[in-house]
Amino acid sequence: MSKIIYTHTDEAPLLATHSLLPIIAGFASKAGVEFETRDISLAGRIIAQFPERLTEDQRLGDALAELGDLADDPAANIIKLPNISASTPQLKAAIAELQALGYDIPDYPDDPQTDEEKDAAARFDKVKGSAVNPVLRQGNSDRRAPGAVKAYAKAHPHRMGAWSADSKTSVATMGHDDFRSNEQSFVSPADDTLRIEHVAADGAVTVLKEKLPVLEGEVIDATFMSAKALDAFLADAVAQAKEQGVLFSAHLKATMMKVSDPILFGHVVRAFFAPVFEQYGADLEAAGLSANNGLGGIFAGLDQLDNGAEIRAAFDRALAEGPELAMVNSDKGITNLHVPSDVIVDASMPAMIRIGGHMWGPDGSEKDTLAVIPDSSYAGIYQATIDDCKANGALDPTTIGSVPNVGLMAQKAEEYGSHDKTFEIAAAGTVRVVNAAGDVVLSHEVEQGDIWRACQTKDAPIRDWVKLAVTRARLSNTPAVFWLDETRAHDAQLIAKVNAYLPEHDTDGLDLRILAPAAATTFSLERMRQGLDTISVTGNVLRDYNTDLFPILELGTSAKMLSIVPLMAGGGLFETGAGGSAPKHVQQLVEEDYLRWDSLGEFFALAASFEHLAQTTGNAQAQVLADTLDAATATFLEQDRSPGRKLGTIDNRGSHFYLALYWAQELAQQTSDADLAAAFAPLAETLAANEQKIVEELLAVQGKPADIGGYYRPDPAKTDAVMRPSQTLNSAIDAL
Ligand SMILES: NC(=O)C1=CN([C@@H]2O[C@H](COP(=O)(O)OP(=O)(O)OC[C@H]3O[C@@H](n4cnc5c(N)ncnc54)[C@H](OP(=O)(O)O)[C@@H]3O)[C@@H](O)[C@H]2O)C=CC1
Ligand SMILES: O=C(O)CCC(=O)C(=O)O
Ligand SMILES: [Mg+2]
Repeated sequence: MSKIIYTHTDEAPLLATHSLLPIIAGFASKAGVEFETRDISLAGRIIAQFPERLTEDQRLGDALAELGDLADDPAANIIKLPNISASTPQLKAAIAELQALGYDIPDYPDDPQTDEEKDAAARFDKVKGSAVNPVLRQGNSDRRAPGAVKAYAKAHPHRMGAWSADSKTSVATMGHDDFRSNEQSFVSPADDTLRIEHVAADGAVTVLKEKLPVLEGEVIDATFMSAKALDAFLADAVAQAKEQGVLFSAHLKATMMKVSDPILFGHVVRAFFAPVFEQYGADLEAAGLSANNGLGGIFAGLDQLDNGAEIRAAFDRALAEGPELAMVNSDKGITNLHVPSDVIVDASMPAMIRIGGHMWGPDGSEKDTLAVIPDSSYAGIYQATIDDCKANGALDPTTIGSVPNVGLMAQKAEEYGSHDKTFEIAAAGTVRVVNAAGDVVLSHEVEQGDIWRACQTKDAPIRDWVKLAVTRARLSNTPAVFWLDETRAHDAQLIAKVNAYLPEHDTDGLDLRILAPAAATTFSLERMRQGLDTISVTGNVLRDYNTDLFPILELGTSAKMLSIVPLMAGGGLFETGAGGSAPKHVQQLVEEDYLRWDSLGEFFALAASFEHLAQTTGNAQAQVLADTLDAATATFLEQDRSPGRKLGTIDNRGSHFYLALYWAQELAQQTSDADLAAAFAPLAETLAANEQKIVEELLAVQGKPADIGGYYRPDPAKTDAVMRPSQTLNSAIDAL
């Protein structure tokens, strides 16, 4: 039996799994391919941290650790759906839900003091933020829009907002005293063990990190953001938004940058409500209400304070007097500053650009915005896109080319691996990185409150990334641009390595260039407007940003991307789409039994996974599954069977039925494997004969609330019932 691991995650992808997995597992079983699932949901990961407090029945093994080990095994074949990268408010909500279900999980300690609290905090830290992807992603990333998806988008363009030349939307970024400008970088000449320490003004040395093992050729960076400069910048930005009459919005990545960005988010909240924090900051702190967790948590906790009503009035006054704040949900009064994970830069900036440079104001209408992205390392790509749209109008999805991405990601490369080396500085002094021989290799003068961090990028992943870029450029016959800035310390090191490793490959006839990010954006957009494709070859953060930015402009969503991680050990990790877990979709399902999640990303990942299985295990029937699934997906797109957005049209469940129908028909028709053809002929007939009945059964449930028994830990039986409402379809699939 060949084996594929399918992940149980959260929110919309988890709901979709309840409908899709029985179908695909049924199909695969006929080809000797077995699906196993692993629970890496936020709730599952919390449960796995506290076995000693739970009953035998409640306990779950650490599936994430297990998959992390598997990723280093050449036999790995993992399909990874998007999962929640939890901010602190989300983590607390998940804990509360589990406690209500009878799980004896401790409360999240905001300010751990006792040994028990410190132990709980350490366990929760393993679950917080982007805790899954860095463990599984033991390879670099290859993300692109498959040809059929691009063709579909050209034939059925998604809605794009108009751009006007006098749009007042712009990006505000620091450009000095920030992570980009303070960066220092060095390449370790040998295997070594580094130490990070803080030296106070009086010479007292505090070790921040005792042991940081590094390998020969590894790039080590250190940098910091000045808290003082950040606060001055934010005060200016608030004033600027007010003066220009535009919305104020902040765009961070508090999920993946789980240590630094909640701190930055807290600075933004305090800057926007400066008078409130001046007057009541001490009261809020004493009550444990931290700006880092957003306005939502503060408002909810004000009840406990004697002067809570007075503080709330001060917040309301500041909201009325300041610039208008961009909204996440204006009907419910949820602002951009309510929850640090509500506005995530990779998705939020493209969504804003896609609708013509607008966000939603407090009155629910679209307005221009000042998009605040404090650090200037990557903010320039968004300003360059805005400039391009102002000069040339909105991009036209019916004609534009594509920007696929090859991203450096393996072994926690760059900023996304910096969490255990990020520190909010306690006192003025020097932070220095010292090697085993005692030499200071990197050093910064810092002040209290500055955010200092170090990043590591190992040599083997860089080499693999260069190879992947050349391979992709060759296979796609497309120019590739390395988005690297020679004036940035880290990028200068990478440029040297790219120039050293490119000659290891046959690059004859390929168009390979190196451009700084803003220039690369403009270059790629110019080509895009001419209908030409350009591969972006980037570091880890731009991988994340570009694989939402360009797909959202080209396809309306990054959910339709093919997203492959060739694991460096030889296995395959197949991610489904490049977007998130779409919390809005769950709300809609619960309110009106309609799930608009589009599983195209899952379909593409699945085909790639079968193909990989065929190549690595010699299971020829798995290749037939891959080829027929690709053909079925093409028909699915031609016939426009993706979920609609409104009641009365087929949703996610209906789209799975059509995939099953087309796939069964392809399998029944193909001639390369007679056994498979015979096995699927009856199913193809049954599904085709019952199309109308099945669609009616699926549509009949829409329009009333659905009970899935929980948000973070939905009840599996209830969710199955909701996600598999057609008895006719179920019996056909279960008969396989
Ligand atoms: N790989 C991973 O595990 C990732 C996880 N995340 C996590 O996901 C959560 C939410 O992230 P967020 O940045 O808000 O982004 P999402 O991508 O979840 O949501 C943004 C919007 O994208 C559209 N969308 C996304 N996926 C689909 C799909 N399959 N079908 C149809 N539409 C889709 C929806 O737009 P519309 O309203 O137009 O339908 C959705 O409301 C966070 O917890 C985040 O950490 C985020 C990115 C990747
Ligand atoms: O891991 C996460 O939190 C998000 C991942 C993501 O956005 C991406 O890889 O594109
Ligand atoms: Mg992303």
